[in-house]
Amino acid sequence: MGAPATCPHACTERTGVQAVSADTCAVIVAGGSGERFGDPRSKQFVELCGLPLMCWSIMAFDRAPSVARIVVVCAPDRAAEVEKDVLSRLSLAKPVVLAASGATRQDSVRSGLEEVPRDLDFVAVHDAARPLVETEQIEACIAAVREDRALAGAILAARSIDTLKLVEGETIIATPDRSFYWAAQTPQVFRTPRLVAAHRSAVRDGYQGTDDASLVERLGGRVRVVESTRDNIKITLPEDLAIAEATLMTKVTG
Ligand SMILES: Nc1ccn([C@@H]2O[C@H](COP(=O)(O)OP(=O)(O)OP(=O)(O)O)[C@@H](O)[C@H]2O)c(=O)n1
Ligand SMILES: C[C@](O)(CO)[C@H](O)COP(=O)(O)O
Repeated sequence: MGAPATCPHACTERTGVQAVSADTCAVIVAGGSGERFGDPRSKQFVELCGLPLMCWSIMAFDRAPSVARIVVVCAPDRAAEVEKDVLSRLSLAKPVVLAASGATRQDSVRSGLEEVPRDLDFVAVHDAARPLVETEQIEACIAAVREDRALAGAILAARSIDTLKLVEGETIIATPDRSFYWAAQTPQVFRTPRLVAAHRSAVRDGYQGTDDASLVERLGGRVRVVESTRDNIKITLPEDLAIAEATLMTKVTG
């Protein structure tokens, strides 16, 4: 076990965020098996700049003034490893609790929601596999929902920069106007009761979505995008790790 680590690239002064109430519970999902990444340790445990990958997103949420509590969702048989190799290596200011992951990402989020105190107004769901999220981006998503009562949620998303093709087999069917298309990222922040209701309804209807916003959208909830950069990548394939490492080093060294 190494020395306690604090984040080398951000601090409260640098985030420049105003004093806000700590009204948000983070749910960081780290229960996947990382099939596409292909490492037997699971990608959230591989080292990124000297720390297990999932440490970076936990630290970003820990620094966020709006976050009161962090729920880390992981496989039950890896809980001891999370305690020893992740949590005990970080000097965290916020309480952290563990929840058991499920068979799908959606199941894992639903399990994490059981640990969310209902007196916290907002839930911020985040992929442990997105280590480069910035505290400012987390705060921007929470503020977007907090400041607009008409919103059920807000998610980080990046504008499509490529020309998009709708393809059937190998045949192009259409070239849609890319200005309407954004790539969804996390965090995805919601009013707590809206996300809890959306997950309950998804179970009832047998609906599986690839993100949380889709569950809220299908109930008619208004969810907005908060523009992100492409830096906030999800580590999916082995080559993504080198990209994340280079991006993180650039942030640290300026
Ligand atoms: N049953 C699951 C599946 C995924 N996740 C988490 O959801 C995030 C996004 O999922 P993805 O990148 O697809 O991760 P994996 O499912 O691990 O990857 P793969 O699809 O390649 O197996 C990751 O932080 C992952 O750990 C989870 O908590 N529980
Ligand atoms: C939630 C998410 O990160 C949004 O981009 C994503 O959907 C996670 O899973 P994926 O199936 O690997 O896209």
